[in-house]
Order: sequence, then structure tokens, then C-alpha cells
Amino acid sequence: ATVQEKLLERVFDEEGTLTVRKVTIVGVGQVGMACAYSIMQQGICREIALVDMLKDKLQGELLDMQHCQRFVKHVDIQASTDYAVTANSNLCIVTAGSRQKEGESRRDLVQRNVNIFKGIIPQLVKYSPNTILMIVSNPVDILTYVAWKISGLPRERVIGSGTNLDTARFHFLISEKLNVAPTNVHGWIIGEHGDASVAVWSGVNIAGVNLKDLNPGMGGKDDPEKWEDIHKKVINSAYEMIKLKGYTSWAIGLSVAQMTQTIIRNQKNVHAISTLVKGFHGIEEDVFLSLPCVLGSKGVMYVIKQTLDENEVKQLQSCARTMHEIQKTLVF
Ligand SMILES: COc1ncc(-c2ccc3c(Nc4cccc(C(=O)O)c4)c(C(N)=O)cnc3c2)c(OC)n1
Repeated sequence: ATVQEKLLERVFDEEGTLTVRKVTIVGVGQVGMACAYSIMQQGICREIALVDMLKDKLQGELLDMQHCQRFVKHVDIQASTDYAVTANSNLCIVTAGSRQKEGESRRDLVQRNVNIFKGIIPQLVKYSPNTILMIVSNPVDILTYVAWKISGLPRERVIGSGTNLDTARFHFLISEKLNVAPTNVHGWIIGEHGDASVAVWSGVNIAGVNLKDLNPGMGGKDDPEKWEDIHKKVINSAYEMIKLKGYTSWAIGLSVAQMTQTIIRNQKNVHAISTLVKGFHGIEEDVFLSLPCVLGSKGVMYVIKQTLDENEVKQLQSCARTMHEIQKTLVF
């Protein structure tokens, strides 16, 4: 008998057991289904569970997704109003909630969505105690804090989609201005997703060439090239799309799929996501804002300690104060 046979008593046949990768999506509206479709299309996981309150809508989306199976890598799809269907998920993506209405600010949504989270989050954690929660619903930074408080999960396992998409839009708009591919534009939008996001102009670079070194006024008011307009377009883009098509879906779906892939495949990519920022850049409150983070299968592995200029730190601290003020008004 081999040393291994003398040493080890086999309990189960490891070769036969796949560590099944399962992702739950709560909310089968435009955003939830764009996430589900993107995740399915990219073959990121073996199981997808859809959960919502509306039986017929769920059943319709389930059938439509199952009819995709001939065209994509196999994925088992389940859908139910009963959260038992979400059991043992590696990642639960929450897109449920009241949607922003035309002209409504993200902050007006908050208490309505807190009440909804009180119904959803405990059920997700009950069936998947080891899950990572990714909050997409708005206002995403406050609702990620709310999900963290309600779930009782460690901070590294509760993230918000945050400014991941804002940063991608930022790269796209800069790429248009410079005629360079978006993947080669480097720079981060951090802080609050939406109106008060912070563009880190001091770090925007192409191949390591800092654009602010080429135009010191970049991002400021008296910049002849008006680079600040790019940040303004990122902020206003969601309002504009809600006005034009009533919601946003395709880009948020792909941005969530990108983060899902990083987590499920433990890729350690860096994403600007909403995380507990207490202790960073002079922030002392328990607030969630976006900073560049290294993501893996256990959630947030590292937070990048960026070098920010005085103005950027001030803007970030202002976001933190605003979040803290709004959080104090919440009724859990
Ligand atoms: C067990 O207790 C429990 N379970 C589930 C819910 C709940 C509440 C709202 C939900 C929900 N949103 C929702 C439902 C009803 C109204 C509204 C609104 O816009 O005000 C929003 C969605 C969704 N797709 O947006 C999906 N699931 C939900 C689930 C809940 O709400 C309190 N409570």
C-alpha cells in the first residue's frame, strides 16, 4: 500500500465534487435582469437564483432565461418568491427597491428602501450565511451600510456597486476626448455614487503620464479645456437616461457582471466599490463610500490607500458627513 493509502482513509471522491458557484439576484426588474443576463452570457457561475415578489414576472423571466441555454454555457436557473431558492449562494446581488422617479434624487428613496431591506436581507443571510452581499439598489452607499447593519455580516462581505460604473463612464468619456481606448485610461471616481462623487483628477493618467501635469487646471473651474464637464456628464448621465428611457440597465448589468466575475473567480481585480471607509482619509464615522478595492472570493481583500490632494480629501470627508447625517435619520 502507498504511504497515502497507509496515511489517509478516503471519505469522499474529491474529483466528483464541483465547488458549485451560485449567484442570487434579488429583484427581476430592468437592472436585475440585465445583471442576470450578463452573468449568464459570460458563463461566470453554474447556478443563478432569481427572487422577487411578483410570481408571473419571475416565471416569465425564468422561461426566457432558460430558452437562452442553447446559446450559452450551461447554467442552472431557478426562480421563486420563496428565498429558500437562494440557499448556499456565494454572492447575493440586491437590485430590489423603489426606483428613482424622474427628477427624484437618490436620497429621497432611502427610508422606503430601508423598509424593503428589512424584509429581504435577513432572508438572504438565513439561507446563505457565508454569502457576499452586493447592493445595487439606490441610494447605494446608504443602502450598503443598511445591509451591513441588518445582515450582521463582516464588513468585507458587504459591498455596494458604488462608483464602479461611474468610473467606467469616466474612462469612456475621457477616451472619447483623447481618442484612446477606455481600457487604457486610468483614473478613479470615488466617494458617493451620484451627485457628490469625487473625480480623482490628480491620478488620471495614460501610460503613467499624469494629465494634470500636462494641464494643472484640469478638473478646476478655470480650465480652458473644461475637463470638469466630463465629471459633470458622469453625474448627470443617470438622470438623463431615466428621463429618456425611464431607467438604466445595460451598463450597470455589465459592470455588476464584471465585479461578479472578479469575486467568483477570486481574480483580485481592483474595483471602485462602496465599502466601510472609517479610518481612511480622516473619516471617523461608520459610513460606506467607494474607494478602489481588491476583490476576491471572500469579498474585500484590500482597500487601496490612494494619494489624494487636499481638495479631493475635503470632498470625500464631505460625502462621509452627508452619509452620516442621513444614516442618523434612518429607522431600522
Ligand atoms: C419577509 O418579509 C419581506 N419579504 C420581502 C419583502 C419585499 C419588499 C419589497 C420588494 C421589492 N420592492 C418593492 C415592492 C413593493 C413596493 C415597492 C415600492 O416601490 O415602494 C418596492 C422588490 C423589487 N423587485 O423591487 C423585490 N422584493 C421585495 C421584497 C418585504 O418587504 C417588507 N418583506
